[in-house]
Parts: sequence; structure tokens; C-alpha cells
Amino acid sequence: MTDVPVSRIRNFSIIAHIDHGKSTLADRLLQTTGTVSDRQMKEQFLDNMELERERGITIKLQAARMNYQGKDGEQYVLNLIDTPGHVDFSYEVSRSLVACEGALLVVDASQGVEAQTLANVYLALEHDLEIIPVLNKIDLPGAEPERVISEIEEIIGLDCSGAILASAKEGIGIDEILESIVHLVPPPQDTIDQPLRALIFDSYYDPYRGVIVYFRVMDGSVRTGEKVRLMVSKKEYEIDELGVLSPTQIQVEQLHAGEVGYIAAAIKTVEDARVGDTITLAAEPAEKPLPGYKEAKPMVFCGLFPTDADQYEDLREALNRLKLNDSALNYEPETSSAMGFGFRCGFLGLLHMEIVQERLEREYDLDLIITAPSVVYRVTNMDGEVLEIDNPSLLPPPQQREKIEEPYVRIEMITPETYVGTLMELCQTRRGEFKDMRYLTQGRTTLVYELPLAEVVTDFFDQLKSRSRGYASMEYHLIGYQENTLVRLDVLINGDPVDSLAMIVHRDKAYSVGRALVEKLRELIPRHQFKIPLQASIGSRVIASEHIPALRKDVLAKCYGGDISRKKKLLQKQAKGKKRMKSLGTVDVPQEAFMAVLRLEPQ
Ligand SMILES: Nc1nc2c(ncn2[C@@H]2O[C@H](COP(=O)(O)OP(=O)(O)OP(=O)(O)O)[C@@H](O)[C@H]2O)c(=O)[nH]1
Repeated sequence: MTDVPVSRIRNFSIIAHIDHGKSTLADRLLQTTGTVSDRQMKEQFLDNMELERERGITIKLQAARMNYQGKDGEQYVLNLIDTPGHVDFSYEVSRSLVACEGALLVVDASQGVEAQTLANVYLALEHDLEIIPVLNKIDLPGAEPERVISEIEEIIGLDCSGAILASAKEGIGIDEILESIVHLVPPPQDTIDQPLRALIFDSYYDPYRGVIVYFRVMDGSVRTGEKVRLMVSKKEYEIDELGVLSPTQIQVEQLHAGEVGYIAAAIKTVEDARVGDTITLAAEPAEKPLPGYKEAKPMVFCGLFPTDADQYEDLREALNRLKLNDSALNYEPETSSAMGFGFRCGFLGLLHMEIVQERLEREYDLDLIITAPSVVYRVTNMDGEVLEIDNPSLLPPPQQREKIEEPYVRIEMITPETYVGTLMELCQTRRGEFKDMRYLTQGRTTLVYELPLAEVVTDFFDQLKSRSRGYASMEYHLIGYQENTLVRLDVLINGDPVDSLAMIVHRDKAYSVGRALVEKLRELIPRHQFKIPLQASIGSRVIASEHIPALRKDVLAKCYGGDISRKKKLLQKQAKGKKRMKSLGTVDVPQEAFMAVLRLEPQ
């Protein structure tokens, strides 16, 4: 199985915007090459995490090896390396692209190029990949391949004369795609004689075998039983199992330059075998690791607190377990005067944050209070000390600070022209700076802004979608830090400051945000037996205040006389609602209140 010459290997990935048909096409390729039988196909192979399937997005990347007999009669090995489709995971995307020589650019012929497609195509072009444009969904009556082709040519500058018209669903164009991979994607370089260097592009934790590492051999070769060294983590392991992904794991004795496979080597956590690290032989190490390794850096932080203090240890255990499989997840204990004991967690982005939160609640059955996301501020104190602050409540007081800088992103949106006005308005209210606007074909426009990441991690994406009725797409990347006049806004409930509600805002927006926030909290916090004052303050200055009036009526008074079952139902409903409350002193505050800042009307 593994004695295939390098000249007949083709490594490729598929670049596509969400829902343009990447998984369907991948399935179709596996089926057409006979890699997976029709029966097995029932379960979608490449998207196999439950959560992933439910949300319809690809989070984890994997690989599949296909044997294909070309029209020239030769046997080829085609390795498809899957890439995650979300901007949070763009570093992983870049590593899996480096493991390939070519990429299929799949664009929905009834839609056109989207922001995420662009971001990934640029990454692929950066790494000199051969790009094969595929217009998918041509079976749809609304398909306009000619228009979409001119869009690709215009925006990306890619020659589309050889673009393939396909329908992954109907099986149209699949043979042509396979032949193009063989003829257009260059074979890997034959560097079998050099010392082993293999690039890790994915890994996951298996409770029985330890971490399973997916890699592409760039130089040299590797055999089962050999001792390998990971050049960044500097750890050494003996290979227990070496194999290929077909797409189920099949053991082999040896893999050489150009091939894609996996190893199991009793590696305890994915942190020890990070994406981007280089595997070499312990006995005959390569001189230098492969270029481009980066440590995943969390960009968004939030606090996680168990509603019930007894679940603190369970939460720690659950985070420990998730970390085994997610080296980008960061956490450390946090003690909040209002919330008690919890953890401050760092994530690659908002989607990563949501995935982790959902898994904690779903798979570990924890009831959590999650505080609003924050970015990492860079604070320079008067004495020249530079601090990275990911928790607004820890911002040093103004008299100690010389300056605060915040992370900025460059955001690219693609939208039908009709929504340009409303999206520009959105960016303006989010302190955005206009950079560029270009008209594409058929009334579509790209819009480029630079704005603070803090303004994006709130509800920017939801706003973009609702303002454009779902038609606009966006992509962003970090461009650096910029100094701004920022202040800490504190919230007091019943006279007590609630550290988990503190936030960092621009001074010009502080009054309107403070006012909107207390109003929102008034709606979200239920009435109690007593009046509850709500205040927003900057330092000792109260800038907005409200109160929640005392409860007058007994909730059960609403029920008819003796109908006990109805009463029970009402009490049960209340008990359920209570689960997601945190008692701050004498006031019960629901989960939604901690996220109130994400639900403020546009300022
Ligand atoms: N009519 C038609 N529908 C298609 C075709 N290819 C895919 N679809 C449908 O488009 C939807 C999205 O397809 P997927 O393959 O899940 O898209 P994807 O790009 O993998 O999406 P993510 O995994 O979320 O990135 C599904 O409902 C598919 O059935 C096609 O050629 N024609």
C-alpha cells in the first residue's frame, strides 16, 4: 500500500465557504474512488463530531487517502486534507494548506465568492498552491456559473478558463475533478533521502491510545517502532502505530516523503504534539524544523462560574479533559468577589468560545454562568510596566496608567449593494475606520474596515447577518494594537459592585453604554421582595442609575383556587428558571444579565 512513487501522489484540500458543498464533494470523491462504500457513506465521513454536524460547520480537520486509477491507466494516491471553515481556526487552515500542493476552490454557482472563500484562497496562494476552480451546484435553477466565474477572475485574479462545472449532489463533474487533480496538482518533491521532517496538521486525544497525530511527511521516511522527536515540544516518543486514513485508520509499516498519515505514540495531551510542530527521528534528527510554527494565541476571554459552588471541582475536571484535545484552550482559576470561584478562559475567537461552553454544558452536564467576552488590552503603567489585561475588573486605576492599547482587526465584508449603507453605519457605530470599497459583478460589493476587536466580539456578526438578511459574509484578521481613550465601566447591583459585569469601553461611548446597560439589567433581573438599585459608574462617578421595583404580588395568586397541578407546574417552571441564576448577595441574577452587554441597542 505504501510503495507508491512520489510522482504519483497528489495532496490537495478543498477551500469553500460554509454551505457551498465542501463535505458533499468530499463524500462524492471518496465514493467515486471506491474509498468508502455507499453504505458507509450514510454517515458523513469527514464531519464526524456530533456538535459539528448539528451546527453544520467543520471544526476539526482530518484527512482521507484515496486510490485512483487515472484515465492514463496509472494508479494514483490522492490525499484529501480537510480544512476547518472558520476564521477562528485560520492557523490550522494554513498548516493543512502547507501540507498540500493544490486546492479545489469550490464556489456555489448560485451564490458567488464569499469573504471566507477569499481569506482561504489568499492563504493558499501565499503557499503557492495550484488552485482548481470548481463551480458547484450547477443543478440548481438559479446557478449562474458565468457570472461567478467572472467574479472569481475579477476578485482573485485567477484564470478560470479551466473551471469545472459540477454538482456534488448529482455527481456531475466528479471525474473531471479527479482528472484535474492528477494533471494540474504537482506531485510532492522527492526528498526521501533527507532526514525525516513531517508536519503535524491535526491531532486529537484518544482515551485508549493517547494522542493521534495527523501529519504529512515533507522529507525522508518513517517506520513503525522508530523513536521520533517533536522539534518544538522537544519530546521523544516511540511509535506504537503508524498508518494512513482511508478515511478509517489502516496500519502500515512505513511512510515516506509526500505521504499523509497518522501515528499513535502514547502522547498524553495534544499540547505535546501541537499543530505546526515538526516530527523528526530521534536517532537522525533534521537540522531545522519546518518553518511557520506558531503558538495558538487566545484572543477572547471570559469567566466561567458554576451556578452551584459544589460544581467547581467538576468544572476543573471538565476543562482538564477538554484541554487534552484542544491545545488552544487556556484557563486559570479566577476568584470573583461577586461570583465566587470559577475560571478565566481564553479562546481563539467567538466560535471557539461557544463550542467549548456548549461542550461543557452538554457533555459534562454543568450549569455555568458565563460572563461577557473580553479582548486582551495592553496597559502601560506610569512606571513603564506593560500588562496584558484580559479581565476588565483587573484594569489598574486611571492614576496608575499611562496608556491603554486595544487589538484592532481588518474586516472584509462581501454584501449585495443594497446593504452597503446599513453595514457602513454598523461599522461607524463600532468605531470602525473605512478603508476600501469595491464593486463586484451583479451588484455585490466588498467593504473593508478597520475596527477594534472588542467591537467585533460583541454581536457584530449577528448584526451583519440580520442587517443584510443573511446575505453578507465577513472575515477578519488581527492587524495590531492601537492606543485609545478607554475607561472601565463598573456596575453596582443593590449598592455592591459586580466585578463580572465590569467592562472596558471608549470614553465617548461610556455614558450611552452605561445607560443602556442598566436599562437592560432592569429588564433581565427579576423582581425581588425589595427594591433593587442599579448603577453604572466610572470610578466613583455614577453615570446612570435605575431600580427594579419590589415585587408586590404572590406569583401563585394568579392561579385559580384549588388547581394544585397548575400550581405545581408554575413552581416547577420557576425552579427551572432558577437553575441559571447566580445569587449575588441577596439578589438572584440570571445568566442573561451577564451577557446583557451583548444585547444592547446600537449605541
Ligand atoms: N443542489 C445542490 N445542493 C448541494 C450540492 N452540493 C451540496 N449541496 C447542498 O448544500 C448544502 C451544504 O453542503 P455541505 O456539503 O454540507 O457544505 P459544506 O461546504 O461542507 O458546509 P460546511 O461543512 O458547513 O462548511 C447541503 O444541504 C447539501 O446537500 C449540489 O451540487 N447541488
